[in-house]
Formats: sequence, structure tokens, C-alpha cells
Amino acid sequence: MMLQNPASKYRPFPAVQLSDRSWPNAVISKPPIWMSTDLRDGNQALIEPMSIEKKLRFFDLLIKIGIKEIEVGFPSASQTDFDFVRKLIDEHRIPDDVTIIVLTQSREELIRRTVDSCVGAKRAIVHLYNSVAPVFRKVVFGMSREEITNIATTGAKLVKELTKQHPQTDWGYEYTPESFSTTELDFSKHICDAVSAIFEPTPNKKLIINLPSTVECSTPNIYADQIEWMSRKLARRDSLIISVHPHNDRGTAVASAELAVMAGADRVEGCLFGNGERTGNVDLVTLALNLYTQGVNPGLDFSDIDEVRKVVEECNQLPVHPRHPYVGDLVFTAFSGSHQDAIKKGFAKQQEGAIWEIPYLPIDPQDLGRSYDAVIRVNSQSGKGGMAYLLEQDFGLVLPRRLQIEFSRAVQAVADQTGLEITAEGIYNIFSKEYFEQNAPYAYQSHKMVEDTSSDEPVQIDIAMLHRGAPLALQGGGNGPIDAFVDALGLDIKLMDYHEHSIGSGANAKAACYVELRLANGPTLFGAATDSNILTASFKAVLSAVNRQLVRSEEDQAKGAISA
Ligand SMILES: CC(=O)SCCNC(=O)CCNC(=O)[C@H](O)C(C)(C)COP(=O)(O)OP(=O)(O)OC[C@H]1O[C@@H](n2cnc3c(N)ncnc32)[C@H](O)[C@@H]1OP(=O)(O)O
Ligand SMILES: CC(C)C(=O)C(=O)O
Ligand SMILES: [Mg+2]
Repeated sequence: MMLQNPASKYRPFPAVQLSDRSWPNAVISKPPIWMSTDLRDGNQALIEPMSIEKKLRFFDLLIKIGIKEIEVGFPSASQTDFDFVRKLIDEHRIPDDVTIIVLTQSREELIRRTVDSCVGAKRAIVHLYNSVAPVFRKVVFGMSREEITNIATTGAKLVKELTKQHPQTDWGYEYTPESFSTTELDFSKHICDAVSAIFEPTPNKKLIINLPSTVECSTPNIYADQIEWMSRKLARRDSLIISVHPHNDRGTAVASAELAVMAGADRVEGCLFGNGERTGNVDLVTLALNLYTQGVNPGLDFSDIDEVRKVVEECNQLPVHPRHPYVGDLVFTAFSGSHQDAIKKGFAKQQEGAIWEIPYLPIDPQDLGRSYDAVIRVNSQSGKGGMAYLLEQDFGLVLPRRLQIEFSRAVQAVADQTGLEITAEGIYNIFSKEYFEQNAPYAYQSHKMVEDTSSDEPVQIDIAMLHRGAPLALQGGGNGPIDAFVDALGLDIKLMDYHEHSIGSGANAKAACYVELRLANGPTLFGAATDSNILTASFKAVLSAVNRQLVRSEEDQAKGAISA
């Protein structure tokens, strides 16, 4: 049950005393070093950990994306992880510019097995961790600060000693004071300095100090303060790579990572699409693409993001949420009318090669290998812009604005009735039924332009039609073909508007015509038609509008008769 007074059970996270913090003014102008822990932190959090085959597939994907540091497992935890590391090394699967990382607790037998797993690798980083926060010291270890420090330094000494026995490998070292985010800063500094004193890093051979929000317990600004505090106070700073490892317990891992980089972090550990323990590790894809949308090349390639998602989903056996930034099925989709309208206008104005300026779309979907087709989808929340966009994109029909408004009522009626999304094809079918298939009472059959020099009218026409199924031959004249056609019909027609355009090119090109007219005292209504002959298309469009008017007034009369 939710408490009336949560303060009786939970306490607020204390602020960091750092009055002259500089990170709020920082701008990220280059990417951090990316480290993927999908095969370790991500894998340990899966319902079914990955098989060796899946790990290999994931490893190859990470390489393809361009990740250069990959935590490949916890080799002392399982035979699968150990065998996987061996396979990578023995089968020479690690590219020269990629470094593998292996995680171990600071326990002798685990460290020995971890180092064994990497023997023969060209380059490897041994990642040592122990938890340092007060609650762990009290609850898990029952140890003092100095005893906890001793766990770290004893482990570090052993890692150094064992790795020295294999000089053919270029060894690197990483130390994580696990649960850093909830640890007193002075103690985090103390233990990190003690470990770095053992590894003796230099500016040319740096030690990675990884500062995780093992559990995210504060707002991102506090994490940034913690990182800036450490970055300023750690000994041998020029010989350290400060890494962050944000988790997403409060849903703010991405913000925490970004502010931490502003605060001095050089490196970010995370997983693709935010897999990982509990609510996940920070999502490297979002971080990288956030940078990309600021004009900073993240050094990672997500030009086929759907393929990346497919591999990750298959390996993790977990779906990516449809609203996940950049990759979710629905993130490049606008259902609502005003969004569709703005996006449609944006696409029309966007110039090739210009700065991206499309309302509601922070990134060009094409940069990620996604298409514009999915951008606009239509349901009962949609306006005229969306359906017009889909008819234009998929069927080449460019509806004039007033026709868009008129037609949107027909689509809205169907969407309201079904409550479902309507596909582009569905919209075309509604349009076709509403305009193209209006063949009664008048159905066009053929026409002939005739020369009659005795007439005052510059243009003369003979038309063959069906009227309620019976053949009908008509003649008319006027200033132009449409004028002559309307004259031949002999009805009280007032032409209000006319638009035409071609669809496609060459031999298969067709003309599309849209005619707005008023019949007698009826409302103005549109008609539309396509044909390989532009005159035929316009005559059919006139008949489409006339038929719609007549059908509508017949329906109105019938309704009047019933109610009378
Ligand atoms: C935040 C993180 O993600 S950390 C990484 C966590 N990942 C994993 O744990 C996945 C893989 N781990 C495993 O499969 C197992 O933990 C193993 C195989 C490595 C070890 O298993 P076990 O030997 O049963 O030990 P377990 O992990 O339960 O740890 C228990 C003991 O190790 C101690 N310990 C835990 N972490 C550490 C550490 N980093 N350094 C030193 N000792 C540690 C505990 O205090 C406890 O000691 P105790 O037995 O004296 O009470
Ligand atoms: C072991 C460390 C890096 C970790 O995964 C964490 O603290 O979340
Ligand atoms: Mg973690």
C-alpha cells in the first residue's frame, strides 16, 4: 500500500557540496569512449543468458557498429563465459582495434580464472570490482572502510602480478567501486587512489576508474556533481580514464550519462537499447544518436538501426519498446492531425543537403535506414495532412487543399466507425469509392472534339454516355473543352475550381484531375478522376462531382420523404 507519508520510509538523496561546479556550462563536442557491457551486465540480467552462438552474433554486431571496447563476460562465473572468451581469442575473432574486457570480483580464485581466460589475447582489460557503499559494508560484508579497501588492493595486486606473467598480452586495468553512487565521496576517492597506487598508471598507460550508479538513487545533476568532484580530487588524474556506468532505476540514465560526460567523464559503459540489470544499463544507442542530432559524430554506425534492433531482440529475447527513442516502431509515426500537418509542410520545405528542420522529427529517419512511409499514419486522431501525405507518397495523388478538407471527413467517418488505424491502401480505397467510382447516374463512355466553323463557340464536343444505364448522346460548345462538356450536359453547373497533375512519367504516365463545382443550389463538391488522356480525366472528374451531387440530393430527398 502506498504510504501517506513516504518520508517515514524513504529519505531524500543528499546534495553534493560543490558550489563552484562547472559542468552546467559544458558542451559535449566529442563522443566519449564507448564501452558495451551487453555481453556481461546485459547478459547477466537476461531471463535466459545468451548461448555462445548468440554471444558471437552480438559480438560481431558490436564490432560492425564500431564499438572498440567490449566487456565480453564474467569468465569466472560460468563455463559458457569462459569458453566464449577462449573462442574469441583462439579463433582470432577480435579485430586489432578492439579491446575485450573481463569482469571479476576481487577474490583470488576468480581473479586467477579470469586472467587465465584471457591468456593469448593481443590486448585485454581486467576489470576488478568490489562494493563500497555503507549499506554493503554493513549488510553484505560486515566490514570497515579499511577492510573494504583491503579487498580492492589485495585483488589489484594479484591482478597485476598474474597479468605480468603473460607479457605477450597488452594488459589494461579497470577498477569499479561498485555502488559508487551511494558511497561517501571521500571514501570513493580513498579506495580509487589506493587501487591506482598499485597499478601505477601513467598518461600513456591509463587506468580506468569506473564510477557506476549501480543503483540510480538521485537526480542526474547530483550524479554529475559526484563525477566532477571525483574528477577534480582523484590522485593521478592525468593517468586515469574516468568512466561512468549509469543504471536506469529512476528512468534518467541517459540524462545522468550526458551530465556526467559534461562533468568530466571520458568513457561511458552501457548496453544497446538499455538492456541490463533491473531497469537496465544506460542505452548507448540513445546516447550516440542524441550526440548525432547535435551535429557531433558519435563514431558509431546506426545507419541500419532496424537490423541492429533485430539482432539485439533475437539475442536478448526481449522486445524493444515501440516508443523507444530512435528505434521504436512508433517513433517516426505521427497519428495526430496537427503533427501530420506540420511534418507534411516540413518535408515539402526541406532542401536536400540543408540543416534538418522538420517539426516533430529531431532526426531524419533515412539516416537510420528507416523510411518516411511509416512517418504518417492515420486513425481517428488524424487530420487532413496525414491522409493527403499518404495519398501523395504511395499513390501520387496531390489533392488540392479544399479537397483534402472534404475528403478527410470521409476518412474520419471510417476511422470513427472502426476505431482502427487506416493504412495508405485503405485511404486510397476510400478515396476511390468516394470519387473515382462515381459512375451513376452519368457514366462517361467517349468524346470527340469536332470542328464546326459555323458555330460561335470556339470549341465543340460530341459525348457518348450512359444515363442510368441507357445510352445518351450529347453535343455542346464553349470556350474550352471543359466548358463545352458542361454545356453538353445541360445542367445548372457552376465550376468553382480545377486542378490537374500527372502521375508517373513516360508511356505509363496518367493525368489526375480534380474539379470543384456547384449543381443548382446544392453545396460545392469535388469530383476526381484519373486517365491516360488528360481531357478524359477532366470530363470524368466533372461527372464524378455531378454524380456525387445528384446522389446526395436524391438521398436527402429520400430522407425528407421518410421523415414527412
Ligand atoms: C553490479 C554488478 O553487476 S556486479 C556483477 C554481478 N554479476 C554477477 O554476479 C554474475 C556472475 N556471478 C556469479 O555467477 C557468482 O556470483 C560467482 C560464480 C562469480 C561467485 O559465486 P559465489 O562464490 O557463490 O559468490 P557470490 O557471488 O554469491 O558472492 C558471495 C561472496 O563473495 C563476496 N563478494 C561479493 N562480491 C565481491 C567482490 N566484488 N569482491 C570480493 N568479494 C565479493 C561476498 O561478500 C560473499 O562473501 P561470503 O561468502 O564470505 O559472505
Ligand atoms: C560491476 C559494476 C561495473 C556494475 O555493473 C555496477 O555497478 O552496476
Ligand atoms: Mg551494472
